[in-house]
Amino acid sequence: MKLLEGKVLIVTGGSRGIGRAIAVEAARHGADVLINYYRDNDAGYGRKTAIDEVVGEIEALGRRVVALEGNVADPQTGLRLVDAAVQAFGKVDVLAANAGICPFHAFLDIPLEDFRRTMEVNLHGAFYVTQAVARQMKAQGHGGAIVATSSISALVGGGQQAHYTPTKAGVHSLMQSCAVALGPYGIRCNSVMPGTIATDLNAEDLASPEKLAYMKGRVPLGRLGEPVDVANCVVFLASDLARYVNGAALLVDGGLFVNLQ
Ligand SMILES: NC(=O)C1=CN([C@@H]2O[C@H](COP(=O)(O)OP(=O)(O)OC[C@H]3O[C@@H](n4cnc5c(N)ncnc54)[C@H](OP(=O)(O)O)[C@@H]3O)[C@@H](O)[C@H]2O)C=CC1
Ligand SMILES: C[C@H](O)[C@@H]1OC(=O)[C@H](O)[C@@H]1O
Repeated sequence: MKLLEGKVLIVTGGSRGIGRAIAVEAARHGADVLINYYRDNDAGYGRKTAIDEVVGEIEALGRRVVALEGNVADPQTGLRLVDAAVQAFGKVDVLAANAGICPFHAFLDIPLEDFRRTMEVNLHGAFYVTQAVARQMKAQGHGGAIVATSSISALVGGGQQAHYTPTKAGVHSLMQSCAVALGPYGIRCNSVMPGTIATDLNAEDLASPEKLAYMKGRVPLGRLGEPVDVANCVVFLASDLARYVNGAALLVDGGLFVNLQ
């Protein structure tokens, strides 16, 4: 069953990791997709970049796709994403506010610049893009769905993440308030809270076999998450199957959060 047939989805941070999986799974479920990314890497002469690859994958699924570079921490980026989606596809039905960074640092050593940048990309960026898309959805007059990528880190701490976990709690709170503010327009706002998902974001942190084994051991299902595990839940929350779900936060963590002992 295709859950997003005829829908138009914007995803931020869609060139890699969880955002990429959201873009591909949404397309598999029938959506046309506008993908935001920031600084894609040049893979070298004759080789495709990450954004080229995901665009190709979506085209192969028979869906329309547009890629737009932009820093979500810039308030103009949200406006540009909406304009581009409307120009290409005529409307916006779904936003996956996903872009995020997590430069690991011990609390006592966090450089001020990394603290500011993490706040600006993860929290301010989610705010700007959500507001721009919500204005467009309200003007369209037929509702919509916004799903933000929060984290299990909204609920628990991390010794190397004191500049990061507050942004994820903020994104969770942003979706709760938006659910209240936008519900009257038929715009549902929810978040997913991934546990530890193997992506570039934590590749360095999990490079040590001991840390990797420890993190896997903390998960009752016995493995780290894959980006598609999160993307499937975003598709569900964006779809009409979740038409009465508003202001919710869905843990996607293999049971990590509830595992005290
Ligand atoms: N991996 C995990 O275990 C977890 C991740 N999360 C959250 O999931 C989200 C995605 O993370 P993940 O897929 O792991 O990370 P990745 O590093 O794999 O991907 C991050 C994506 O965000 C984009 N991006 C980075 N900075 C910006 C910016 N300023 N503006 C626009 N796009 C930007 C990147 O673009 P480019 O490639 O061009 O740099 C890339 O597409 C984040 O919000 C993260 O906090 C939550 C819980 C767990
Ligand atoms: C990047 C981390 O491994 C990841 O990010 C999160 O939000 C999770 O809580 C993990 O700590």
